[in-house]
Amino acid sequence: MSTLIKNGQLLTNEGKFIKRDILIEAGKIVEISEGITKKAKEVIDASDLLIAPGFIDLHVHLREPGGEKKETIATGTMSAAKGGFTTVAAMPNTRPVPDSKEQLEKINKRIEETAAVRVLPYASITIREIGEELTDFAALKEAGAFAFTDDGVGVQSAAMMLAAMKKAAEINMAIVAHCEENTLINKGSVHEGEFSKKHGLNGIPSVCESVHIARDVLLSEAANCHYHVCHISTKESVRVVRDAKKAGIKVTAEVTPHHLLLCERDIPGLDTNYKMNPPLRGAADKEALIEGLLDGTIDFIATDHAPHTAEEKAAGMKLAPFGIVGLETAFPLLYTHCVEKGVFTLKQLIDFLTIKPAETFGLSTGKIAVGAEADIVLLDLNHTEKIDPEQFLSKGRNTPFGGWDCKGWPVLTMVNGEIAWKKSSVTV
Ligand SMILES: NC(=O)N[C@@H](CC(=O)O)C(=O)O
Ligand SMILES: [Zn+2]
Ligand SMILES: [Zn+2]
Repeated sequence: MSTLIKNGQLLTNEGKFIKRDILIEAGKIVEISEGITKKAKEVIDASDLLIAPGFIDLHVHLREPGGEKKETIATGTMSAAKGGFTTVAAMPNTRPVPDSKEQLEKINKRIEETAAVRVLPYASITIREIGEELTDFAALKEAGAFAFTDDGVGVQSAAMMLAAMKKAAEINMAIVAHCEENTLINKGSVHEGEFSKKHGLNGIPSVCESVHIARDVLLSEAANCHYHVCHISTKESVRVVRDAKKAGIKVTAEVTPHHLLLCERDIPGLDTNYKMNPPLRGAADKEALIEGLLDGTIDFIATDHAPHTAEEKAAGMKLAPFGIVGLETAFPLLYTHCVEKGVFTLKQLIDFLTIKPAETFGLSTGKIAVGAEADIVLLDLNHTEKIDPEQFLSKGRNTPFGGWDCKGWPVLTMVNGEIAWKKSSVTV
């Protein structure tokens, strides 16, 4: 099977557009040059489209097994493909939890049978994610675990976290942490700040997150383990990670599009599409996250795609589950509201979604180069369209970004040389 992408725009390291053709054979990029004349089975006209490496999202909730009303591996990965993502890492807060070789193997089988893009499955740190007993890391690594995390809850015991980090370090695997100190959650549903006060809601204070990160960077120093912070959200957390990096500790961090784009002041009222964990913080936190991303304290962007049903989200601010979907809106939102507004460059945005996560976790994908896997997205940077949750391929409709005008919509997504999704108007 061979594919020729004709007349696309490639972005150079200097951020310039250059017109190129790309020839793909047997899933790999074999030639990148101007005016390739070789015949190919499939020809894709990429005139006026940006050719970027397929995006990598190392934090998504696909919900299968156990949460199929919210999402499945099939719908979640179709949603990923439509959003331009060619690799996603699936969080283990499913029912059952992938906390044994057997459970992980079942998930791998479902991925093989139904996934539209590459899926890297996380295994849990503790059995059933209840923080009482470590899983068998070596067996889970052998069964294909990408890394270990109890995302959805924080690991409460420092002793448990230290033991996990020591074990992970022994087998050269990362601990990926949802940072939340249960004794500080305060039964909150939003950030403890202006919005919680105004609406008389319990708030989750910033220190609920930052205290865990501070504890964990010291534990990871002691264990010499790669420690990765999920969905970092506060200015204090950014400072702790910055200082830890300066001290030479192997810590990395991700930030979500919604924490870069919104703060508590943007919550219009008691709308559960603005309820997620960690919550939207203060304006100064949002600024610190942008600064942290720009100075390298924060390594990359991940969506924390967290679909829930409309019924669940209708339960009101106090009772509705935390989480919003993100795969189909991440790039258009960040392109329109960060790149076009000069917060960061297009090159930086693409790096935050491709080579940065790849390098952080040693993946071979995330770049366009001869010999590399043909994981590619074609993007239309000119056409403006409103975000319409009813058009999502995800089962989730829970987004605060419905109705936002965006440019930068994916047009075609290719995984390993095969088209995973394309806009219906594109002919091949
Ligand atoms: N982020 C969320 O608000 N929710 C996530 C859990 C998590 O990422 O901690 C979920 O699984 O719904
Ligand atoms: Zn989490
Ligand atoms: Zn999550």
